[in-house]
Amino acid sequence: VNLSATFQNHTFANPLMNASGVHCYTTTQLDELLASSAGTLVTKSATMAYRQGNPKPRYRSLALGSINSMGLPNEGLPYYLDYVLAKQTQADVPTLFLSVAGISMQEDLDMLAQVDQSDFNGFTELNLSCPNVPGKPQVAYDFEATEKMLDSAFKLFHKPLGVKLPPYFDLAQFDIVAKILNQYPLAYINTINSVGNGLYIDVDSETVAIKPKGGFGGLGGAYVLPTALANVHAFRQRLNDSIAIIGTGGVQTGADVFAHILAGADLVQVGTQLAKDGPDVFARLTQELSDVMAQKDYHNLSDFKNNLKEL
Ligand SMILES: O=C(O)c1[nH]c(=O)[nH]c(=O)c1Cl
Repeated sequence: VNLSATFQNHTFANPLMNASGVHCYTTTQLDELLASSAGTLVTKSATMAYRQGNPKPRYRSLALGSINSMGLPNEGLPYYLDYVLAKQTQADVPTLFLSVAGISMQEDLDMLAQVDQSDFNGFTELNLSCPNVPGKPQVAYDFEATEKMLDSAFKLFHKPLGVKLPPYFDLAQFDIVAKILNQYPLAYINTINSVGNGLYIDVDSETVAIKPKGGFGGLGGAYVLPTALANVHAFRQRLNDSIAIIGTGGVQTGADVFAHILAGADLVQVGTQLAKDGPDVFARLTQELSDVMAQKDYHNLSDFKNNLKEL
């Protein structure tokens, strides 16, 4: 069984990587991802400067997934840009992903300009879907703002660019958003981000689970797998073939990775399960994916990618 994944003319040993925001805040964590069986990595979404983020507890692992309202804590763009620039010169390091999430459109543009002027040779991910900055609605739920953002971004950014999208829940919205995205030379979309503003309640203590926003936070894990698969498949059916898809959301097993690829994903990210199990999760998931493929007599990802059958 061959797990190698091609993605916009780059090849990875396998289709698995972390989701931004999980195990990717520090160079120590990022190095642990590189040392793991993951095919590549993405850095925590950066703002221009260091950001403390929301008060703790701001992440909780739950039986069926996770809830978070981190509030974009990060070391600042220079920290992550330095990391990927240093790593990309080393042999045996795969093409890397750098995530940016400005608090404003201007901050996004300033960061994209800085990356564009650098020697970074990997993929830049513009996060349009952070649900946890109080007072800042998700850009990607505002279709006009999304169009304006992408217009401005592609005027100044000349390297491969992807966007991180929130989940959509309405077929008409898939049509509208895909129509907007197809206007741009995007390298990829990454779908989904956490399902925004869920509320976990602990009945014994009669309290919420996290401190920020009265307990409201983005959901991940098993809770969101069907939503993630729907968004991957809906966009695969609507986007130009030139736009690749990273599938994110709800991956716990190799079968879940298989399902994301069957739905049309070219790469697959792991968040909540990585937070629970640590980087060893990638050794398990690659083995399980390989086992599922072998049982079905598939030898390459292309044997079943985007091959979901209807009834
Ligand atoms: O609160 C966060 O930092 C956060 N949390 C998420 O679940 N998705 C995001 O894109 C971000 Cl930026």
